Amino acid sequence: MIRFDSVKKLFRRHPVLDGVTLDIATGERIALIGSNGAGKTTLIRCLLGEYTFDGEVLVDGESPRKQRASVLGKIGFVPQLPPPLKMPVGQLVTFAAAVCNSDPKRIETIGTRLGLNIDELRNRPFNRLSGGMKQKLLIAIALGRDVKVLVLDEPAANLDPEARHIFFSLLAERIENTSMIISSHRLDEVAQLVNRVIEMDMGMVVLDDRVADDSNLAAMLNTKLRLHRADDAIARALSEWSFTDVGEGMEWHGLVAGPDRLRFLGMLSRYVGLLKAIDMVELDPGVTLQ
Ligand SMILES: Nc1ncnc2c1ncn2[C@@H]1O[C@H](COP(=O)(O)OP(=O)(O)OP(=O)(O)O)[C@@H](O)[C@H]1O
Repeated sequence: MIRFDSVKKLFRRHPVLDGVTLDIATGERIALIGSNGAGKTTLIRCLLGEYTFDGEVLVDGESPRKQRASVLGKIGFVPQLPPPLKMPVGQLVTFAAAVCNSDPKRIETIGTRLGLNIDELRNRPFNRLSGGMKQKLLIAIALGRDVKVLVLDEPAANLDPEARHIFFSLLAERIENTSMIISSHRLDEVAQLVNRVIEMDMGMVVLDDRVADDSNLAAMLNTKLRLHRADDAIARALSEWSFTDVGEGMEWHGLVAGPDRLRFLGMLSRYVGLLKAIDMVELDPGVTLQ
């Protein structure tokens, strides 16, 4: 589906991509990880045809430089930094749908699922939205059409846990017939979304591993915590995860999205001395708690 063959990119004579060769098949979900400056965004920009480079990139047999419109028609892209657009939200949705040959309603439906009130935002300039709202809208635009490749650059960084769960479910709906490249600094943010991990360092691929992917992206974990004592800081953190206090600040219940379990445990590790018991049980598909 996607082929990078000996891709080299120099900036001011300095190699930023130093001979990257990769084949990515349909159905593969890649975590593209690496420290700041490793070359992840540059690789993505080459895939999108934004840069010239040495070597070859092909998407479904087509070159992003020579057949740019056709290649971009196959790729849904959520950038790391939202573009500084002043266009009102309603106009942006209509414009994006027209460019991508999609239906604005489809984009709006996904935006609504992610928690955006599109009608309320319709006349608001895009650059006046909060970081999370911008990200939700960019995700809705990328997912609001049929694509063969999804490229997501730190896509869930600004989303609250509820929106993250919906985002994971939206990805789960696309799993069969899409290749995904999800770029992140942190493997624990994306580990459970993917079945292959590619790590870059100094413009080179330094690790390329298949990983088990039996975790269901749409799974939910019924989670119960008991604490030694009530504490304001952990109470605030758990409230951000929409947990309910069922025992005077010492017992908390809530739901954690399956792919977010490491992130949740990472948050809990800050309060490890307060924890008396943790119980996390994956709900059977289709089961919802009242
Ligand atoms: N337009 C540019 N002009 C000059 N140098 C650039 C340009 N874009 C990126 N670089 C340099 O290329 C290197 C790789 O940058 P890139 O943005 O691809 O890394 P990254 O892995 O995406 O990092 P991050 O995780 O910080 O986003 C860095 O040293 C960066 O300074």
